[in-house]
Amino acid sequence: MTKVAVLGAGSWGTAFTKVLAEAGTDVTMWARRGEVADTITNEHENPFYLRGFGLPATVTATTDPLVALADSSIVVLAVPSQTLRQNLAEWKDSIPKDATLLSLAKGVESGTLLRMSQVIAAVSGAEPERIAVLSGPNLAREIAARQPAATVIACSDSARAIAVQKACATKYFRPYTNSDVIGCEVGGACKNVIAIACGIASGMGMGDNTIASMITRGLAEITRLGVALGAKPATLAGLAGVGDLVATCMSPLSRNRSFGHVLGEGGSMERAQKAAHGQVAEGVKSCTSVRALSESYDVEMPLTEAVHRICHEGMEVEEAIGMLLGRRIKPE
Ligand SMILES: NC(=O)C1=CN([C@@H]2O[C@H](COP(=O)(O)OP(=O)(O)OC[C@H]3O[C@@H](n4cnc5c(N)ncnc54)[C@H](O)[C@@H]3O)[C@@H](O)[C@H]2O)C=CC1
Ligand SMILES: O=C(CO)COP(=O)(O)O
Repeated sequence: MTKVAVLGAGSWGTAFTKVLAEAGTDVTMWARRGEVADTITNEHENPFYLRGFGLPATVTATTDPLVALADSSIVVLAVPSQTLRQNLAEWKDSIPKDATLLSLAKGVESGTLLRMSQVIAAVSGAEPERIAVLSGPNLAREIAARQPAATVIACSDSARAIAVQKACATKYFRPYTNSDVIGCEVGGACKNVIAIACGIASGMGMGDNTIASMITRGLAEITRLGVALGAKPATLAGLAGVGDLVATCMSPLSRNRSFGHVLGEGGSMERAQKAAHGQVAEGVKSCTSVRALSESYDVEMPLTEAVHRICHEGMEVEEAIGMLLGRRIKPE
Protein backbone atom coordinates (compact mmCIF):
# COMPACT_ATOMS: atom_id res chain seq x y z
CA MET A 1 0.00 0.00 0.00
CA THR A 2 1.21 3.54 -0.77
CA LYS A 3 2.45 5.26 2.38
CA VAL A 4 2.22 9.05 2.46
CA ALA A 5 3.75 11.57 4.87
CA VAL A 6 1.99 14.94 5.11
CA LEU A 7 4.39 17.49 6.56
CA GLY A 8 2.34 20.40 7.93
CA ALA A 9 -0.90 20.21 9.90
CA GLY A 10 -2.49 23.52 8.90
CA SER A 11 -5.89 23.80 7.26
CA TRP A 12 -4.93 22.43 3.85
CA GLY A 13 -2.48 19.82 5.16
CA THR A 14 -5.25 18.51 7.42
CA ALA A 15 -8.00 18.58 4.77
CA PHE A 16 -5.73 16.88 2.22
CA THR A 17 -4.80 14.23 4.78
CA LYS A 18 -8.51 13.53 5.19
CA VAL A 19 -8.83 13.12 1.40
CA LEU A 20 -5.86 10.73 1.27
CA ALA A 21 -7.17 8.64 4.17
CA GLU A 22 -10.67 8.53 2.65
CA ALA A 23 -9.07 7.37 -0.61
CA GLY A 24 -7.73 4.40 1.37
CA THR A 25 -4.14 5.63 1.55
CA ASP A 26 -1.96 5.08 4.61
CA VAL A 27 -1.06 8.58 5.85
CA THR A 28 0.93 10.00 8.76
CA MET A 29 1.12 13.72 9.53
CA TRP A 30 3.90 15.86 10.94
CA ALA A 31 2.74 18.75 13.12
CA ARG A 32 4.93 21.50 14.54
CA ARG A 33 3.24 21.56 17.94
CA GLY A 34 2.83 18.56 20.25
CA GLU A 35 -0.72 19.46 21.22
CA VAL A 36 -1.78 19.49 17.54
CA ALA A 37 -0.18 16.08 16.91
CA ASP A 38 -1.69 14.59 20.09
CA THR A 39 -5.18 15.91 19.35
CA ILE A 40 -5.11 14.53 15.81
CA THR A 41 -3.94 11.09 16.96
CA ASN A 42 -6.18 10.78 20.02
CA GLU A 43 -9.27 12.81 19.17
CA HIS A 44 -9.24 12.41 15.37
CA GLU A 45 -9.71 16.11 14.74
CA ASN A 46 -7.54 19.21 14.24
CA PRO A 47 -9.54 21.93 16.02
CA PHE A 48 -6.58 24.32 15.78
CA TYR A 49 -6.91 24.64 11.98
CA LEU A 50 -9.98 22.70 10.79
CA ARG A 51 -12.52 22.70 13.59
CA GLY A 52 -15.64 20.59 13.15
CA PHE A 53 -14.31 17.92 10.81
CA GLY A 54 -13.49 14.44 12.06
CA LEU A 55 -10.48 12.64 10.60
CA PRO A 56 -10.48 8.90 9.88
CA ALA A 57 -9.18 6.95 12.89
CA THR A 58 -6.37 5.56 10.71
CA VAL A 59 -4.69 9.00 10.63
CA THR A 60 -1.93 9.59 13.16
CA ALA A 61 0.31 12.61 13.70
CA THR A 62 3.74 13.12 15.22
CA THR A 63 6.17 15.97 15.84
CA ASP A 64 9.04 13.71 14.78
CA PRO A 65 9.68 14.04 11.03
CA LEU A 66 11.62 10.75 10.99
CA VAL A 67 8.55 8.87 12.20
CA ALA A 68 6.26 10.58 9.68
CA LEU A 69 8.68 10.04 6.78
CA ALA A 70 9.61 6.40 7.43
CA ASP A 71 8.88 4.22 4.34
CA SER A 72 6.84 6.94 2.61
CA SER A 73 6.74 6.93 -1.19
CA ILE A 74 4.94 10.30 -1.39
CA VAL A 75 5.98 13.24 0.80
CA VAL A 76 3.44 16.06 0.89
CA LEU A 77 4.87 19.49 1.72
CA ALA A 78 1.99 21.39 3.35
CA VAL A 79 3.68 24.41 4.91
CA PRO A 80 3.53 28.07 3.83
CA SER A 81 5.63 29.04 0.83
CA GLN A 82 7.84 31.46 2.75
CA THR A 83 8.85 28.80 5.31
CA LEU A 84 9.18 25.82 2.97
CA ARG A 85 12.94 26.31 2.48
CA GLN A 86 13.65 26.33 6.20
CA ASN A 87 11.28 23.42 6.94
CA LEU A 88 12.63 21.26 4.12
CA ALA A 89 16.24 21.87 5.12
CA GLU A 90 15.41 20.16 8.43
CA TRP A 91 13.64 17.23 6.76
CA LYS A 92 15.66 16.53 3.63
CA ASP A 93 18.05 13.94 5.08
CA SER A 94 15.14 11.86 6.41
CA ILE A 95 13.22 11.72 3.12
CA PRO A 96 13.33 8.27 1.44
CA LYS A 97 15.60 8.45 -1.63
CA ASP A 98 13.01 7.71 -4.34
CA ALA A 99 9.97 9.41 -2.77
CA THR A 100 7.89 11.84 -4.82
CA LEU A 101 7.89 15.32 -3.25
CA LEU A 102 4.44 16.90 -3.64
CA SER A 103 4.08 20.63 -2.98
CA LEU A 104 0.75 22.07 -1.82
CA ALA A 105 2.15 25.58 -1.30
CA LYS A 106 0.99 28.48 -3.46
CA GLY A 107 3.57 31.23 -3.54
CA VAL A 108 6.80 32.62 -4.96
CA GLU A 109 9.71 32.81 -2.52
CA SER A 110 10.64 36.31 -1.37
CA GLY A 111 14.13 37.40 -2.42
CA THR A 112 15.02 34.43 -4.64
CA LEU A 113 11.80 34.70 -6.71
CA LEU A 114 11.80 30.90 -6.99
CA ARG A 115 8.67 28.81 -7.50
CA MET A 116 8.10 26.12 -4.88
CA SER A 117 9.30 23.24 -7.09
CA GLN A 118 12.53 25.18 -7.62
CA VAL A 119 12.95 25.71 -3.89
CA ILE A 120 12.38 21.98 -3.34
CA ALA A 121 14.97 21.06 -5.99
CA ALA A 122 17.51 23.50 -4.56
CA VAL A 123 17.12 22.41 -0.94
CA SER A 124 16.57 18.66 -1.32
CA GLY A 125 18.71 18.02 -4.40
CA ALA A 126 15.84 15.91 -5.83
CA GLU A 127 15.71 15.55 -9.63
CA PRO A 128 12.87 17.59 -11.24
CA GLU A 129 10.98 14.39 -12.20
CA ARG A 130 10.59 13.55 -8.49
CA ILE A 131 8.90 16.89 -7.77
CA ALA A 132 5.13 17.32 -8.20
CA VAL A 133 2.68 20.09 -7.37
CA LEU A 134 -1.01 19.96 -6.55
CA SER A 135 -3.09 23.04 -7.31
CA GLY A 136 -6.71 23.89 -8.06
CA PRO A 137 -9.91 25.36 -6.60
CA ASN A 138 -9.55 23.61 -3.26
CA LEU A 139 -10.71 25.71 -0.31
CA ALA A 140 -9.86 23.49 2.63
CA ARG A 141 -13.17 23.64 4.51
CA GLU A 142 -15.21 22.77 1.41
CA ILE A 143 -12.99 19.78 0.67
CA ALA A 144 -13.22 18.68 4.31
CA ALA A 145 -17.02 18.85 3.96
CA ARG A 146 -16.70 16.50 0.96
CA GLN A 147 -18.13 19.05 -1.47
CA PRO A 148 -17.17 17.88 -4.97
CA ALA A 149 -14.08 19.56 -6.41
CA ALA A 150 -11.34 18.88 -8.93
CA THR A 151 -7.63 19.60 -8.84
CA VAL A 152 -4.46 19.23 -10.90
CA ILE A 153 -1.39 17.15 -10.10
CA ALA A 154 1.51 18.32 -12.20
CA CYS A 155 4.76 16.42 -12.61
CA SER A 156 7.18 15.99 -15.51
CA ASP A 157 7.12 12.22 -14.78
CA SER A 158 3.62 11.04 -15.69
CA ALA A 159 3.98 7.78 -13.72
CA ARG A 160 4.55 9.75 -10.54
CA ALA A 161 1.64 12.09 -11.30
CA ILE A 162 -0.61 9.04 -11.76
CA ALA A 163 0.62 7.50 -8.48
CA VAL A 164 -0.31 10.71 -6.62
CA GLN A 165 -3.63 10.86 -8.49
CA LYS A 166 -4.50 7.31 -7.39
CA ALA A 167 -3.50 8.04 -3.80
CA CYS A 168 -5.94 10.96 -3.47
CA ALA A 169 -8.87 10.22 -5.80
CA THR A 170 -12.19 9.92 -3.95
CA LYS A 171 -15.89 10.19 -4.83
CA TYR A 172 -15.74 13.94 -4.10
CA PHE A 173 -12.12 14.86 -4.96
CA ARG A 174 -11.21 14.47 -8.63
CA PRO A 175 -7.52 14.91 -9.50
CA TYR A 176 -6.38 15.42 -13.10
CA THR A 177 -2.75 14.92 -14.12
CA ASN A 178 -0.77 17.49 -16.12
CA SER A 179 2.89 17.83 -17.10
CA ASP A 180 2.95 21.64 -16.80
CA VAL A 181 4.49 22.27 -13.38
CA ILE A 182 5.30 25.92 -14.18
CA GLY A 183 1.73 26.74 -15.25
CA CYS A 184 0.21 25.19 -12.12
CA GLU A 185 2.63 27.01 -9.84
CA VAL A 186 2.23 30.39 -11.54
CA GLY A 187 -1.56 30.06 -11.43
CA GLY A 188 -1.55 29.11 -7.73
CA ALA A 189 0.81 31.86 -6.61
CA CYS A 190 -0.66 34.70 -8.67
CA LYS A 191 -4.35 34.07 -7.95
CA ASN A 192 -3.75 34.89 -4.27
CA VAL A 193 -2.64 38.39 -5.29
CA ILE A 194 -5.69 38.94 -7.52
CA ALA A 195 -7.91 37.62 -4.67
CA ILE A 196 -6.56 40.40 -2.43
CA ALA A 197 -7.51 42.92 -5.14
CA CYS A 198 -11.02 41.44 -5.41
CA GLY A 199 -11.37 41.49 -1.62
CA ILE A 200 -10.44 45.17 -1.60
CA ALA A 201 -13.09 45.89 -4.25
CA SER A 202 -15.78 43.97 -2.33
CA GLY A 203 -14.78 45.70 0.91
CA MET A 204 -15.32 49.03 -0.85
CA GLY A 205 -18.83 47.91 -1.74
CA MET A 206 -18.23 47.21 -5.41
CA GLY A 207 -20.39 44.63 -7.15
CA ASP A 208 -20.05 41.71 -9.50
CA ASN A 209 -19.14 43.66 -12.65
CA THR A 210 -16.06 44.99 -10.90
CA ILE A 211 -15.07 41.61 -9.48
CA ALA A 212 -15.62 39.85 -12.84
CA SER A 213 -13.55 42.50 -14.62
CA MET A 214 -10.72 42.04 -12.11
CA ILE A 215 -10.81 38.25 -12.35
CA THR A 216 -10.68 38.41 -16.13
CA ARG A 217 -7.93 41.02 -16.34
CA GLY A 218 -6.17 39.16 -13.52
CA LEU A 219 -6.21 36.02 -15.63
CA ALA A 220 -4.76 38.01 -18.55
CA GLU A 221 -1.79 39.20 -16.50
CA ILE A 222 -1.25 35.78 -14.89
CA THR A 223 -1.24 34.16 -18.33
CA ARG A 224 1.25 36.73 -19.67
CA LEU A 225 3.65 35.96 -16.84
CA GLY A 226 3.09 32.20 -17.06
CA VAL A 227 3.81 32.10 -20.78
CA ALA A 228 6.96 34.21 -20.28
CA LEU A 229 8.15 31.65 -17.70
CA GLY A 230 7.38 28.69 -19.97
CA ALA A 231 3.83 27.70 -18.94
CA LYS A 232 1.20 26.43 -21.37
CA PRO A 233 -1.71 28.88 -21.77
CA ALA A 234 -4.14 25.91 -21.59
CA THR A 235 -3.01 25.20 -18.02
CA LEU A 236 -3.97 28.73 -17.01
CA ALA A 237 -7.36 28.31 -18.69
CA GLY A 238 -7.85 25.15 -16.59
CA LEU A 239 -8.42 24.22 -12.94
CA ALA A 240 -5.07 25.47 -11.65
CA GLY A 241 -5.56 28.80 -13.44
CA VAL A 242 -9.06 30.14 -13.94
CA GLY A 243 -10.60 27.50 -11.63
CA ASP A 244 -8.56 28.44 -8.60
CA LEU A 245 -8.69 32.14 -9.49
CA VAL A 246 -12.50 32.20 -9.52
CA ALA A 247 -12.83 30.17 -6.29
CA THR A 248 -10.36 32.31 -4.38
CA CYS A 249 -11.57 35.67 -5.70
CA MET A 250 -15.24 34.88 -4.98
CA SER A 251 -15.16 32.94 -1.70
CA PRO A 252 -15.46 34.46 1.77
CA LEU A 253 -13.52 31.36 2.92
CA SER A 254 -10.41 32.64 1.13
CA ARG A 255 -7.91 34.17 3.50
CA ASN A 256 -6.47 36.34 0.72
CA ARG A 257 -9.86 37.72 -0.27
CA SER A 258 -10.78 38.25 3.41
CA PHE A 259 -7.49 40.10 3.92
CA GLY A 260 -8.25 42.43 1.00
CA HIS A 261 -11.86 42.92 2.12
CA VAL A 262 -10.70 44.47 5.40
CA LEU A 263 -8.32 46.81 3.57
CA GLY A 264 -11.18 47.82 1.24
CA GLU A 265 -13.34 48.67 4.24
CA GLY A 266 -10.59 51.00 5.40
CA GLY A 267 -9.04 48.61 7.95
CA SER A 268 -5.34 48.43 8.77
CA MET A 269 -2.88 45.73 7.67
CA GLU A 270 -2.98 44.39 11.24
CA ARG A 271 -6.77 44.08 11.19
CA ALA A 272 -6.60 42.47 7.76
CA GLN A 273 -4.14 39.89 9.09
CA LYS A 274 -6.59 38.98 11.86
CA ALA A 275 -9.31 38.46 9.24
CA ALA A 276 -7.13 35.73 7.76
CA HIS A 277 -7.82 33.79 10.99
CA GLY A 278 -4.16 33.76 12.04
CA GLN A 279 -3.31 31.65 8.99
CA VAL A 280 -1.27 32.58 5.94
CA ALA A 281 -2.61 35.03 3.32
CA GLU A 282 0.16 34.08 0.89
CA GLY A 283 -0.58 36.91 -1.55
CA VAL A 284 0.66 39.56 0.88
CA LYS A 285 4.26 38.42 0.39
CA SER A 286 3.84 36.93 -3.07
CA CYS A 287 2.62 40.23 -4.56
CA THR A 288 6.13 41.62 -4.11
CA SER A 289 7.91 38.58 -5.56
CA VAL A 290 5.44 38.20 -8.44
CA ARG A 291 5.87 41.90 -9.23
CA ALA A 292 9.67 41.50 -9.21
CA LEU A 293 9.40 38.44 -11.49
CA SER A 294 7.17 40.37 -13.88
CA GLU A 295 9.69 43.19 -14.00
CA SER A 296 12.57 40.87 -14.79
CA TYR A 297 10.56 39.26 -17.62
CA ASP A 298 9.21 42.64 -18.80
CA VAL A 299 5.59 41.56 -18.32
CA GLU A 300 2.92 44.11 -17.39
CA MET A 301 0.92 43.12 -14.26
CA PRO A 302 -1.04 46.22 -13.22
CA LEU A 303 -3.31 44.54 -10.65
CA THR A 304 -0.33 42.90 -8.97
CA GLU A 305 1.48 46.24 -8.98
CA ALA A 306 -1.52 47.90 -7.30
CA VAL A 307 -1.76 45.21 -4.59
CA HIS A 308 1.97 45.51 -3.90
CA ARG A 309 1.73 49.29 -3.57
CA ILE A 310 -1.26 49.07 -1.21
CA CYS A 311 0.27 46.33 0.97
CA HIS A 312 3.87 47.53 1.04
CA GLU A 313 4.15 51.16 -0.07
CA GLY A 314 1.23 52.68 1.81
CA MET A 315 -0.79 53.58 -1.29
CA GLU A 316 -4.45 54.34 -0.52
CA VAL A 317 -6.93 52.03 -2.21
CA GLU A 318 -8.68 54.95 -3.98
CA GLU A 319 -5.36 56.05 -5.44
CA ALA A 320 -4.65 52.51 -6.64
CA ILE A 321 -8.02 52.38 -8.38
CA GLY A 322 -7.28 55.73 -10.04
CA MET A 323 -3.94 54.32 -11.19
CA LEU A 324 -5.61 51.24 -12.72
CA LEU A 325 -8.44 53.10 -14.44
CA GLY A 326 -6.12 55.88 -15.59
CA ARG A 327 -4.11 53.48 -17.74
CA ARG A 328 -4.05 54.01 -21.49
CA ILE A 329 -7.13 52.54 -23.20
CA LYS A 330 -6.25 49.80 -25.68
CA PRO A 331 -7.46 46.65 -27.48
CA GLU A 332 -8.27 43.62 -25.33
N1 LIG B 1 -6.12 26.48 3.15
C1 LIG B 1 -6.49 26.25 1.91
O1 LIG B 1 -7.69 26.24 1.60
C2 LIG B 1 -5.45 25.96 0.86
C3 LIG B 1 -4.13 26.30 1.06
N2 LIG B 1 -3.20 26.06 0.08
C4 LIG B 1 -1.79 26.37 0.25
O2 LIG B 1 -1.22 25.41 1.13
C5 LIG B 1 -0.12 25.98 1.85
C6 LIG B 1 -0.31 25.69 3.33
O3 LIG B 1 -1.50 26.36 3.68
P1 LIG B 1 -2.38 26.04 4.94
O4 LIG B 1 -2.32 24.66 5.38
O5 LIG B 1 -3.73 26.53 4.60
O6 LIG B 1 -1.68 27.02 5.97
P2 LIG B 1 -1.94 27.23 7.53
O7 LIG B 1 -1.53 28.60 7.86
O8 LIG B 1 -3.32 26.78 7.86
O9 LIG B 1 -0.93 26.18 8.19
C7 LIG B 1 0.46 26.20 7.99
C8 LIG B 1 1.08 24.96 8.61
O10 LIG B 1 2.49 25.03 8.43
C9 LIG B 1 3.11 24.85 9.69
N3 LIG B 1 4.40 25.54 9.75
C10 LIG B 1 5.58 24.92 9.80
N4 LIG B 1 6.57 25.80 9.92
C11 LIG B 1 6.02 27.01 9.93
C12 LIG B 1 6.54 28.31 10.07
N5 LIG B 1 7.85 28.53 10.20
N6 LIG B 1 5.67 29.34 10.06
C13 LIG B 1 4.34 29.13 9.91
N7 LIG B 1 3.80 27.90 9.78
C14 LIG B 1 4.62 26.85 9.81
C15 LIG B 1 2.10 25.38 10.69
O11 LIG B 1 2.36 24.85 11.97
C16 LIG B 1 0.81 24.87 10.11
O12 LIG B 1 0.62 23.53 10.46
C17 LIG B 1 -0.13 27.48 1.51
O13 LIG B 1 0.86 27.74 0.57
C18 LIG B 1 -1.51 27.72 0.91
O14 LIG B 1 -1.50 28.76 -0.05
C19 LIG B 1 -3.55 25.47 -1.08
C20 LIG B 1 -4.86 25.09 -1.32
C21 LIG B 1 -5.90 25.31 -0.37
O1 LIG C 1 -5.70 28.17 -2.38
C1 LIG C 1 -6.81 28.21 -1.88
C2 LIG C 1 -7.99 27.65 -2.56
O2 LIG C 1 -7.63 26.90 -3.68
C3 LIG C 1 -7.01 28.86 -0.57
O3 LIG C 1 -7.01 30.24 -0.70
P1 LIG C 1 -6.60 31.16 0.55
O4 LIG C 1 -5.15 30.85 0.84
O5 LIG C 1 -6.84 32.56 0.07
O6 LIG C 1 -7.49 30.79 1.70
